[in-house]
Amino acid sequence: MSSSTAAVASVRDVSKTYGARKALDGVSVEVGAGEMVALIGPSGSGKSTLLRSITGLHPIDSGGTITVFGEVVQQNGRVTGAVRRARGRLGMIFQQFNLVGRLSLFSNVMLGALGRLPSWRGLFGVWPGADKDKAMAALHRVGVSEYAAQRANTLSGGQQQRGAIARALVQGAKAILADEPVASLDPVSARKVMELLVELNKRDGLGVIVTLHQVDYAIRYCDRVVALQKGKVVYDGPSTGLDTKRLIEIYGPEYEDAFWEAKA
Ligand SMILES: Nc1ncnc2c1ncn2[C@@H]1O[C@H](COP(=O)(O)OP(=O)(O)OP(=O)(O)O)[C@@H](O)[C@H]1O
Repeated sequence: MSSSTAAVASVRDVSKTYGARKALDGVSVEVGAGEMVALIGPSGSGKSTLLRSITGLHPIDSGGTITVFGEVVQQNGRVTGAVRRARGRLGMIFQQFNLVGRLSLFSNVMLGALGRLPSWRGLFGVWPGADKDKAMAALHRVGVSEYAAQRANTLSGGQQQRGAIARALVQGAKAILADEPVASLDPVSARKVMELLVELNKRDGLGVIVTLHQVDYAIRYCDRVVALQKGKVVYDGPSTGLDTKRLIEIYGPEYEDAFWEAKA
């Protein structure tokens, strides 16, 4: 199977133990190429641990297997050599944007190309023209090209997050793994970032796995939802299937607290 048609991630019987606590407990889930899936669940249910396990940042317990675009990245409690290639194909987006504040937005986006460049070029700001064009095209694509020369720490949260997505595009990511990408944003910026992820998914065919605290955003922007509770998958299906009964099963009786904007 070619990497373009293989599943973004295939997670089979994965557990992750910290001391006496099971952050993930027998999780199996597959996200197909071109799918957009929301990962929801109460605080501490294992959402970030699952994303980080897929990228090989957290070695999982022995017994489970994780493949990314058809290549095994974790097996027998070990992260395999294929993880580097997998990381190149997965663009990671974080709540706190993870841009270098004192560098321009443009330089930050160029860092996405660093994996393919000799390090002295990056250090001295000598970028090949084709990469520069690619970076500007990516900034344009996410709607922040007019801020290219501005230092990242002077940009709004929404602009920084869109810059982080541009960096993932320049990196050549085939899928985006976003860990609470809108948690630090105001609702207007949050909606724009979610709409951008949807557009990259629908128009460019990028797979998207996004953890969200806000159930309303999961329902509005993602066709499929995977819900975790205490490290186990308690729901995997269409977001339209998240009725009140399901939400109480996932979040308990205070489930309305998991809605960001007013519940219709
Ligand atoms: N490095 C670590 N060491 C010890 N325990 C950890 C570590 N990372 C996560 N945990 C524990 O694993 C469980 C799952 O944490 P995780 O961050 O994956 O949850 P989450 O669903 O992403 O939570 P939140 O929505 O609050 O970000 C929690 O009980 C957490 O305390």
